[in-house]
Amino acid sequence: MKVVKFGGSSLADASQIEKVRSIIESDEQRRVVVVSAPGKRFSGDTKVTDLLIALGESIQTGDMDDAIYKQIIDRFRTMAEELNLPLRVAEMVRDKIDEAVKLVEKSSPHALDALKACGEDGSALLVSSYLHSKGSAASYVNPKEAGILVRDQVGGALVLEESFEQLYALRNRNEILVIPGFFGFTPEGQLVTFSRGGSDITGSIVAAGLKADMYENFTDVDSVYCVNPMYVDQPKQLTSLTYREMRELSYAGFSVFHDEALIPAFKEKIPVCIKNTNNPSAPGTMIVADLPERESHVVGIASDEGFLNLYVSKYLMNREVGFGRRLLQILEDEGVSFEHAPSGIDDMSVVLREHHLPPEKEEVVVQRIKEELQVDTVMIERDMAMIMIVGEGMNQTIGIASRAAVAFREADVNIEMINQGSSEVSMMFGVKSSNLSKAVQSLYHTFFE
Ligand SMILES: Nc1ncnc2c1ncn2[C@@H]1O[C@H](COP(=O)(O)OP(=O)(O)O)[C@@H](O)[C@H]1O
Ligand SMILES: N[C@@H](CC(=O)OP(=O)(O)O)C(=O)O
Repeated sequence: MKVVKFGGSSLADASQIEKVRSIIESDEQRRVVVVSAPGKRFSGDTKVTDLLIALGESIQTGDMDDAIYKQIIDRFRTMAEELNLPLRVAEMVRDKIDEAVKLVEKSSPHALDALKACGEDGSALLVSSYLHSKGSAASYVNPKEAGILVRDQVGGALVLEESFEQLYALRNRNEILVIPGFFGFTPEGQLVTFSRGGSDITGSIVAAGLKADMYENFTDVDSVYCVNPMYVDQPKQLTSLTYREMRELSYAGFSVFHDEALIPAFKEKIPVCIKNTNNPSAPGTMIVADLPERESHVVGIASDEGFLNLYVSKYLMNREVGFGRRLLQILEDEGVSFEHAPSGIDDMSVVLREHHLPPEKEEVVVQRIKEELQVDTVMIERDMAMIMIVGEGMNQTIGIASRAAVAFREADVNIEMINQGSSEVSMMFGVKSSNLSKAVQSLYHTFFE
């Protein structure tokens, strides 16, 4: 049995949903389907999830944006009409949106999550009704009914272990099950969404719970490429990757698959295949537990912008027991999470996502570091980008860092920071955002051309 997840680009309009139907019906193993909210139909378009968030925020500021509300309702209505579905399907989607809007108006806790979830919920209603209208036995299954239980963390749910046993019971249902992705329920019945892009996580949880033979993740590219196609035209396609490699690459910027989505599939050793809805006969990329040794030791170069470096120096820092802990404690007290913390003898850098340290928090953090840690320097560098090179064989290969360093030199890019990942399958470089594109291109040239 296969669990199949379709991303927003695969559900953007009625013609995409027709492709989804054909993919599901072409393989009788594809029995459980997880869907995202309708995504972008063209570049410059807005994803339904983003529209729902904007709608929710407008209600919270006391002035509901009617134009956005209409845009959302129209998108679902148009799709339902073009798929020739009975009128009640679009009405059902609208009723659920209206219900969530009321919750936001009443400022109920988790109301924004309930509204965000309407995108996936609407897609699942459309897809299940469409399959049904074309003669397939198919049903909509709400995550509550499926047993997707999560820990309460608004906009960042974490799956609870007991979900997996409950999900297994779905194996007994002899029809195609369509489950909305992106959200689950707390044991008390509260709807909570995963982080953005979280339908990938739902797919993996469902695949693990059902002990599926494969988790297929359908998107809009033929495979995972060794570098984000935004930086390199037609980069090399990856036919296979290990879970560890894909997790590192996703975490560091391969937005094609959510970095948290690998763990459930990995625990059950379920192979994950990334495939293209617009070209389903392409083999895609397989993600598996182990692979025989490969010729190339670097398999991918991931990158992301929007970081800052919090740099702290203090003479004889290395002699001060607990310095690092106290620095990180200040961040923890202020609710700021960090990504990396490379350190030297007398200095330490903490790399953060810029949005985790807005200016008002920055002031408090810097002040506390000065006063409580009595440092010589505390400095914040913004507009940083991180580049990660990844590959299982890297730790036994001499010369990877030196080849990378040459690539940076050839691109005339200064390396602001280097960190060898503790997992030893990755190496991270910090550069100024303005240098990101040329640095990635030079690394691609060095390792893949
Ligand atoms: N290394 C990569 N390989 C393939 N796609 C990538 C990579 N890095 C970023 N992407 C982007 O990820 C996109 C697919 O992910 P996403 O937009 O989340 O799709 P979906 O709508 O299916 O959820 C691709 O269109 C591509 O632009
Ligand atoms: N719709 C949600 C969840 C998701 O997974 O979407 P997509 O599959 O389009 O990345 C989001 O935009 O965050």
